[in-house]
Amino acid sequence: MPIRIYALAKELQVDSKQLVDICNRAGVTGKGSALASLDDDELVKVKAFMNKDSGGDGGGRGSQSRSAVDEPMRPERPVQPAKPSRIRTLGGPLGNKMRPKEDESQSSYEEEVADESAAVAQEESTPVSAKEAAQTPDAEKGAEPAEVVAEKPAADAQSGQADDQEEAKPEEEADQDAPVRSIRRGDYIAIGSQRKVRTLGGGSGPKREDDRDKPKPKPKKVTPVVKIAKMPTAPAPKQPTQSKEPAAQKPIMQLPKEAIKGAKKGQKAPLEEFTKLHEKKRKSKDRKSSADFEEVVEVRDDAEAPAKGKGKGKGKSTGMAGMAGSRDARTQGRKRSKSISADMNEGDETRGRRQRPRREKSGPKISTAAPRKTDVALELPCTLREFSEATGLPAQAVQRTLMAFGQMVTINATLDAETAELIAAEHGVDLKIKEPESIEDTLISQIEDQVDDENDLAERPPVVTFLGHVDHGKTSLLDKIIGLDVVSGEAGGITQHIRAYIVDKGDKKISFVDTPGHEAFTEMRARGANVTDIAVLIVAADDGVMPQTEEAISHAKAAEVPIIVALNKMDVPGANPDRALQQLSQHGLLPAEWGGDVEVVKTSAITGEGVDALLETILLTSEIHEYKANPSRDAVGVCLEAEQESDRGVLAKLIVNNGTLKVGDVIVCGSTFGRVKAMYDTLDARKRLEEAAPSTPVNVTGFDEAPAAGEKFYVLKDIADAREIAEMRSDRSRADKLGGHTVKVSFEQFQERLQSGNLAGDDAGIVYLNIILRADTRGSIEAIQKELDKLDHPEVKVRVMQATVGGVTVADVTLASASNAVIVAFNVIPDEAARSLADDRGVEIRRYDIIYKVTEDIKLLLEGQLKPESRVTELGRALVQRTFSISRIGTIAGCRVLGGIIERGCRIRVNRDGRGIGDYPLDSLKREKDDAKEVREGYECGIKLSGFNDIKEGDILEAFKVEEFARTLES
Ligand SMILES: Nc1nc2c(ncn2[C@@H]2O[C@H](COP(=O)(O)OP(=O)(O)OP(=O)(O)O)[C@@H](O)[C@H]2O)c(=O)[nH]1
Repeated sequence: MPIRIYALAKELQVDSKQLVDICNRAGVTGKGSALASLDDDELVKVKAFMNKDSGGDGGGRGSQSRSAVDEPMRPERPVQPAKPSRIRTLGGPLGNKMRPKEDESQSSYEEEVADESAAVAQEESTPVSAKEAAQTPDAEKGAEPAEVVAEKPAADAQSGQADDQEEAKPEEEADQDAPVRSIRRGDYIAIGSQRKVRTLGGGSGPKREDDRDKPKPKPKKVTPVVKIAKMPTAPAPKQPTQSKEPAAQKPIMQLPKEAIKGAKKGQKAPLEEFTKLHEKKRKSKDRKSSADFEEVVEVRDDAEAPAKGKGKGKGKSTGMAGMAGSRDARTQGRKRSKSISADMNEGDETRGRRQRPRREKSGPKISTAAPRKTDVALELPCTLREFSEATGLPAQAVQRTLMAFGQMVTINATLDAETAELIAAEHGVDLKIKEPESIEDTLISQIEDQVDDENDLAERPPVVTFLGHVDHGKTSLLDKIIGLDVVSGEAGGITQHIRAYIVDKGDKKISFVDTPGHEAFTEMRARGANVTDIAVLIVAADDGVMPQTEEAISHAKAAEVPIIVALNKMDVPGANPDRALQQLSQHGLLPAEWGGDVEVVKTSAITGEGVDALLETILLTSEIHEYKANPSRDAVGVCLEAEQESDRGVLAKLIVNNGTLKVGDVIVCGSTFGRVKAMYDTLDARKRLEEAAPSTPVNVTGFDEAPAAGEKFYVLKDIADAREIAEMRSDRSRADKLGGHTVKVSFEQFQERLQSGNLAGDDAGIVYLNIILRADTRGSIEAIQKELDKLDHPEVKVRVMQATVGGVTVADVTLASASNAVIVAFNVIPDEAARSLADDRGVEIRRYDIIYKVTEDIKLLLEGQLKPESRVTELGRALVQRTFSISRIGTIAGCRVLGGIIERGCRIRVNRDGRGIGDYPLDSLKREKDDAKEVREGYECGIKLSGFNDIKEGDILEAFKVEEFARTLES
């Protein structure tokens, strides 16, 4: 009975792709995919090859995996009479020589094992076999075979093919090789004692020799002991601030002694005088900025000055005065500190100032505030105090900066983004403004980050999307699968652009999403909603691969989902499947029957031929990929489409990605929200459902407004949260619209991000520059691709996601937007819709008319040398409605401005039938008979080009100007 390769692979526990490879090597050809079947003869052949392969004929990849499963035992060897003692010794536990001693450390035991291994390696190259070990009488020794056998596959897996080959050799050969192959320690160490293996496995033979030379160094074990021992003897912790107390404080400590002396001599301390003096000073300073705080200290110093002036006798003559001054100054300073601290919450700073007044005063302004940061992320709005704390800038410094800009602000004043950035720039702080964490961030990211327990996961139906060229039979084929009655039932119902159904196939289900085109398919990806698991590419056998088929291939490939080809219309007399297969392979889809990995099913939507085979292939592909979901969690999914119905309100077609959606659930979807009022089957518009499991499409009522197609939906606990998130998103999208658009991906931005390391590479660290190439002819595409192939960079690669003939379309822009790609338009122009979408989405359409310029730009980009020397600014477009030929003047084009503006002095690109035919300077621009400086959208004008008279009606004239940018100095 025939068996599928993937099923056999499962049975043999090898990878399907590996088995495909084995089949080819076994001479069973034409098995390019895991879905291919093997008949009995082929199965025998493959198995025989595998047995032979793993039996020691040199081994291959197949044998590697197989040996790990089926042949854990290495060839058994008879026990050599002279060697058992060695083996017993290595086995360890019961050997006389290796009987464990209590005073031996683990490492010394391991070293000995290693030494023994090395010693035995001189005499014997063959590892201990299960049989050998089993012959030992001791019960404990009986554990050895298990250890050795268990160790082998792991060792094999690591050592790879070479080891396989080596170990698969017959004994004699192995014996011959004995002197050059040492016994691996892993062969003698039980699998449970991995730690030992790792300890010993650090080096090769010679290294072990070295280890043996050094008997018991154990330096590492000593180190921590020393560290621990030192701790108690460490000097008693001393507050650095205390040790740096300024000299002024010393008298405080000595005060009692001097004071007592002075008092004994009958001196009176003029404390009141000093108190008054400082009170006066303090009041006047209170009105000044805190920078003047130092004066408090000065006053204190001044108070001490007279005493100092009198030399040594400071304490003797005016000791009490000096002391009183110091005390007063300190008291005032402390009070002042407290008040500033209360105002500014800058405790550290004020403390620092008080303690080191002279350094502050004499040297350059050194801030003693919290450590200054150069890279700060700050959430706005924030107060000046919060700004100061976040950046480490003293609040006074911030205030001074603002003062310089004419703003007097208090510490509790709120800073806006602009002001914060201004201050940060002034102080050399790189400020990043963080958006405050919203309820959306908290709730939605919590849902997004939720990881399902493996035990909760259950198989789910695959979601399949049909893609292909117009009229190749997508709708008909889906109709055939579902049943015509459904389609006819739908005709009288809701007009649906996206159809989504879940159908039964035996005991399995398949979910189909029929999008109006690949553009809608990619649109969902662009919104981060990947609903499709498998793409079915419909290609009419009579037409073969057409332009939209090419696009569909690019879109499916970009989505990185498995592709199945349905070669449809096989019933049509002109069907030429071979030609279609040939074309498909040219586009990178090599059919399985030609040795590739793409399943091609021949179908007819009219006769029903191949429909079952197609469903079976879908299910098998799904089985291989094991699509799973957790039906017991709250639902998340995507809105496929929505519309307003007169009787039911908003009806949204949703597809559940994960979890189960139930009636009564609170949902938020984009900027809309609601509670699921009712759910309806998509096949039967009036059939109510209570819940929708993973992969199920369902029509839902209960939204306040129609959500946009492609928006993700989430189930929340609280309707108030849902409302808040929806409103927040709505406000944001409004602000985005008003705020204009920024280019998402452009060559220059790519280069910038590349240089700043902001682009994530693949596993190998390679970053890709995605390009969508549109050109006037197939020849141009080939020439450009040939040139691009020559560009070789170790870390950055150019990936041409799509290369097709024709103007830039909306689908290209959608694909570019979803895949962060730049569109290269060679001698073609974008249509109006594409142009406007590109503006909306921030997609760069880079236009060229010279091949070498395309490759030169990309080359410079890869080398990080692309410089914007000149930039093309698009001004407007005009349609040529009529032409007038005037002798001695030339051709005048009577035009209507379709968009933007045509202005004097610009250049004009002439496009005919979607292709550029050249660009020329504008010679004259007239409104009626007068010269015009500019002509705006909707107006008519006369245009005369310099050096070009072959203008024709229907031509599109694009006005643009080239702005030159000065090169930087280093260029
Ligand atoms: N003979 C024959 N005709 C078919 C087959 N499949 C589709 N057709 C016909 O081809 C035409 C187009 O089929 P559709 O199913 O509308 O093709 P489509 O790809 O869905 O087209 P769009 O939705 O416009 O993209 C219809 O007249 C179908 O009857 C087939 O297998 N054999």
